[in-house]
Amino acid sequence: MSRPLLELEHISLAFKGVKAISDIGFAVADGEICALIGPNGAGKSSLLNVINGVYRPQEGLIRFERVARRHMRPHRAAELGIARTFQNIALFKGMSVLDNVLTGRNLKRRSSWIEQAPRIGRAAGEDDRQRAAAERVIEFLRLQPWRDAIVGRLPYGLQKRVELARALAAEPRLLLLDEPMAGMNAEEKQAMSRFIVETNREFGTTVVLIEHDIGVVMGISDHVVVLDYGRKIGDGAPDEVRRNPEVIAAYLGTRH
Ligand SMILES: Nc1ncnc2c1ncn2[C@@H]1O[C@H](COP(=O)(O)OP(=O)(O)OP(=O)(O)O)[C@@H](O)[C@H]1O
Repeated sequence: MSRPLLELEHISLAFKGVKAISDIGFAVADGEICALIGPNGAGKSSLLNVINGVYRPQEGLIRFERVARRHMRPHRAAELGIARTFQNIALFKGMSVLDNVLTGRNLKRRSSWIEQAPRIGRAAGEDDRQRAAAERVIEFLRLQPWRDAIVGRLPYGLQKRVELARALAAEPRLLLLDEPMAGMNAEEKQAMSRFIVETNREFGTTVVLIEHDIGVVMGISDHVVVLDYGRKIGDGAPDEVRRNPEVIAAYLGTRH
């Protein structure tokens, strides 16, 4: 494996005594696409929430760019280059596509809030730079026809793409995608898969994604981690994981 960007070591998380994640560890190499799969309630979303600081694990360490931490606040994770999309789209539905993508640039603003408020000095030029960066992301994800459309009025598949655009606008090192293809038809899934792969290739963005469609997972991932009841039961290349008897049993339900 090339240099790891993210390493999880012995992560355990419980909610009021109920274990959601039990002693999970794995490494995500810099530049790879890693899929997190497993049956409903396996702990996948909780693990993403541990990585970007929404949940504080009771045990374990998260090593990002070789710095080990028990926990960091979500804002700090974002500053370090960890961006996230959500299972239930979390966009400003009454705002345009462009304005939503611009919110992803917030951490990239260099002028102070004092300069931004009356739009003086550096802030005016800064606005132009932020807008140009947002426009580049919109173009990259082929969202130009909808740049001024109100997000809440767009079809679901396009809203998912706007959410990806907002995350990319932050120029993340690590992109966490929670079911980016949920609820999509085959054509939309194919388009989203292509955008994820293009992002990874073009910008070298490391991706950790949760996905239920095994065909998609096997097609785009370099590495697959399988969770079941909060435990890790598989970890390796897609082909290797596909042959793992414990994974097969979990998916075919022979143990459930
Ligand atoms: N905030 C919370 N409070 C209490 N229990 C929670 C909380 N979040 C998750 N859980 C529990 O932790 C376990 C793991 O849930 P999680 O959502 O991480 O699973 P998942 O693999 O993402 O499932 P799905 O595929 O259905 O989204 C479940 O038993 C869930 O009920």
